[in-house]
Amino acid sequence: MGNFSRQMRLSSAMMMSLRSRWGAVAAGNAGGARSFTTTEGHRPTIIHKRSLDILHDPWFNKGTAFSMTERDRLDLRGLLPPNVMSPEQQIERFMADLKRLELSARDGPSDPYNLAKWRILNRLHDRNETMYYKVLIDNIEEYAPIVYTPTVGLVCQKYSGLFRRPRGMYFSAADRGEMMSMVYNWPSDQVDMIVVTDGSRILGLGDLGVQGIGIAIGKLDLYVAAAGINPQRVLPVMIDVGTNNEELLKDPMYLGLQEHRLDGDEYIAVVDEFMEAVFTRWPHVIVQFEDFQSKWAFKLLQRYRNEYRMFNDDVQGTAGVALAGLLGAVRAQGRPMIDFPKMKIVVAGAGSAGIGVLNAARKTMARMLGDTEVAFESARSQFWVVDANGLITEARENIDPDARPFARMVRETERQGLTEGAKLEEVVRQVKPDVLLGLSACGGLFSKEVLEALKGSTSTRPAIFPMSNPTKNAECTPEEAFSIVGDNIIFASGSPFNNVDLGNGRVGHCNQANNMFLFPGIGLGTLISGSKIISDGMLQAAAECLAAYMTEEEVLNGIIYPSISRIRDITKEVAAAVIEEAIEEDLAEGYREMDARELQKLNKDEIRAFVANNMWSPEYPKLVYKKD
Ligand SMILES: NC(=O)c1ccc[n+]([C@@H]2O[C@H](COP(=O)([O-])OP(=O)(O)OC[C@H]3O[C@@H](n4cnc5c(N)ncnc54)[C@H](O)[C@@H]3O)[C@@H](O)[C@H]2O)c1
Ligand SMILES: O=C(O)C[C@H](O)C(=O)O
Ligand SMILES: [Mg+2]
Repeated sequence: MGNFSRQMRLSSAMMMSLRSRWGAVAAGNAGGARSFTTTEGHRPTIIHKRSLDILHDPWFNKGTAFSMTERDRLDLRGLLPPNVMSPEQQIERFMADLKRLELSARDGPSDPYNLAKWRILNRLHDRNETMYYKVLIDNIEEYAPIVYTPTVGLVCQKYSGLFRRPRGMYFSAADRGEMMSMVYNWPSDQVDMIVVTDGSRILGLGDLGVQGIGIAIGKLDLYVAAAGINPQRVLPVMIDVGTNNEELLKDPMYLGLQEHRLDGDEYIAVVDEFMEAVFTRWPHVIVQFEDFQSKWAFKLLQRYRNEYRMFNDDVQGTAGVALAGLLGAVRAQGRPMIDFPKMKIVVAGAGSAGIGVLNAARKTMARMLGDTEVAFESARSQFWVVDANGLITEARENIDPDARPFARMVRETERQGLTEGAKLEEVVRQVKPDVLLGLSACGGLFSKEVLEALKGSTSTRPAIFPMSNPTKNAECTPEEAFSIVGDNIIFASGSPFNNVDLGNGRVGHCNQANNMFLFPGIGLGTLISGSKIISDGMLQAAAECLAAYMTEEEVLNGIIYPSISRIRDITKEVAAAVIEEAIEEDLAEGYREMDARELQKLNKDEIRAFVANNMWSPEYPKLVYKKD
């Protein structure tokens, strides 16, 4: 990481006239180590409940791990089997049960089998949060694909049947005028993170209406597991404004409003009311918008981003993750960073995710080229965008305004032997791109023909990023990419795939290019910097941090993203980078005992320690009863 980090920062300073944040922060600190807030989990927790109410409360429940003295203190004696177990024994017993499923599955992982795992984990989540998160954190590689992408997609599709105990809050179109009081029905006085969806575009599965709550729950699981956000302070939210999914409208089991989606001003009024309500009750909360159809994703982002602590994960988180991957692809070719603006990039998909990536990549190229209007204009020519109607050119009728800046000029397109609406395969054949990136939600789009065409790439190591989710929506599999295009490619997909055996002990590395590597750190960094908004600079700092995280050796081996087993560590780094940038931009107002002035005095290592000390870990606190 050292060399690249330096190279990146130096080149950033030269080419992008980026902030001098490391220097400024370090200079502000003259002292040595500092002590920060008390580590989460070590202070006793005062509760106002006793007896069965505690066992039924997943936030406090420890099940068989309640000690005898605690059982006496909290009137639990006789309500539990007498054998007191250690947290380790509890996990062992639970895992044995979970693994038994695996042993009895003959045909390897399948959808129903993953769904069964989700059910078992969800039941644990319902009865003991601490234990649930310990299982998740300690086995993140194995169970992130269950509680998060891809299985969470299946869970959302089947949510009406799977629903048992409610989790999170639902604000519906029928609640207009009531939200400001409804928000007080949530039991927690402190909420740090909200993930909200309107269910209109869940992964690549379309409009799933109220069932989309599953994605908000899954994202918040990662906030707890990766960023150490306290699970008592997260809130999944569904804004149910109806659905345009005809099947759900007819389904007698459907749990949401069975009417067509609100649109226009009425829709905005509902979201406005929700935002006002949650920020009134929890002024310091951060709201992550998730899986809104592109039509609203950009509009809502523009509407709220300068007023509230919010961001759109699909637009901004994905952009940063893709940007880190694109920079990784330049490095993996053994080329200097300064070559990024020379990359030819074909993007399939011009929705919220695709446009977000295009804007971020173009801006970064422009900065590297001197940050002038001319540079910004010329960077545009590095991108070819193909949507459901083919190549987007200026000849496109009713062009989407968000895609317009990336429409190719007609004359220039003709010179390349391409026309408006040209098929992806043709575009790849003529352009010979360095990168083929998919955010189309169209499974198999990178067909044999498209991948064959990519063999003509002028790059020494073409990069293939089928980023759509869940697995069946991936534009291609790693097997297809490595077998057709060749061993010397860089591969990164949105959902997890196994590495490919290339024979003779060689491995075709399958990276996961998923916004999970950024959103937890963006949220945590924003929370504990106390920044009022989430600026472009903070997002850029997060992306650069991810790009710089991999070592030179890893990158040359085709490993451009960390493995998910390192997600807690990368999240810590990302959060620290976000905080430094917030300080640099004078946005940081501090958190708890650490006020803005104290924060400004911290050096880089102290900021990391500050982050680590504010991360929740799944350990049982001592419970002490106090009468209300
Ligand atoms: N890996 C990640 O971190 C990540 C992040 C965000 C979104 N995604 C995935 O990206 C996908 C798209 O998300 P979105 O919000 O942009 O969706 P969207 O519905 O807003 O956009 C989809 C785009 O794909 C285009 N498209 C459809 N069929 C196509 C085809 N045959 N050829 C080329 N383009 C085609 C559409 O015209 C549209 O422009 C989803 O599958 C989502 O799960 C992945
Ligand atoms: O949810 C994910 O896995 C990534 C992304 O937010 C998506 O919408 O696909
Ligand atoms: Mg999403």
